[in-house]
Amino acid sequence: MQNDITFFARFEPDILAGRKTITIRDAAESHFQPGQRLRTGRYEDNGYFCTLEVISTTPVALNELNDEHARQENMTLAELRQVIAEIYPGLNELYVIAFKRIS
Ligand SMILES: CC(=O)Nc1ccn([C@@H]2O[C@H](CO)[C@@H](O)[C@H]2O)c(=O)n1
Repeated sequence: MQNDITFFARFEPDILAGRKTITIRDAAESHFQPGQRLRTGRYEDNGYFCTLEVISTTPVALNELNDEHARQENMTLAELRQVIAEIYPGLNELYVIAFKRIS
């Protein structure tokens, strides 16, 4: 079965352990609705690794990212800004998807 969302494999351990509880995406992935259950896989091999339930999807501008977002990503704010600059270069309009792991 197809996954609904994928993460880079390096984040799998943090998601499974509940250390990473948000992801920050572009408009193409801003359609997730609260309560929606997402089959979640690895970007690299599409392997399923858990099911997440969406808590909220909230627009955020790049310059509004703060230490609370970083904490929810299990990173420092500098690390988070670096990761986003690599994945979404030049993009200012982002979306915070908060989730909990349900299986
Ligand atoms: C195809 C594609 O865009 N995949 C992505 C995009 C983002 N992310 C992670 O979300 C957070 C904020 O961006 C960081 O932890 C990112 O590494 C991810 O794992 N996989």
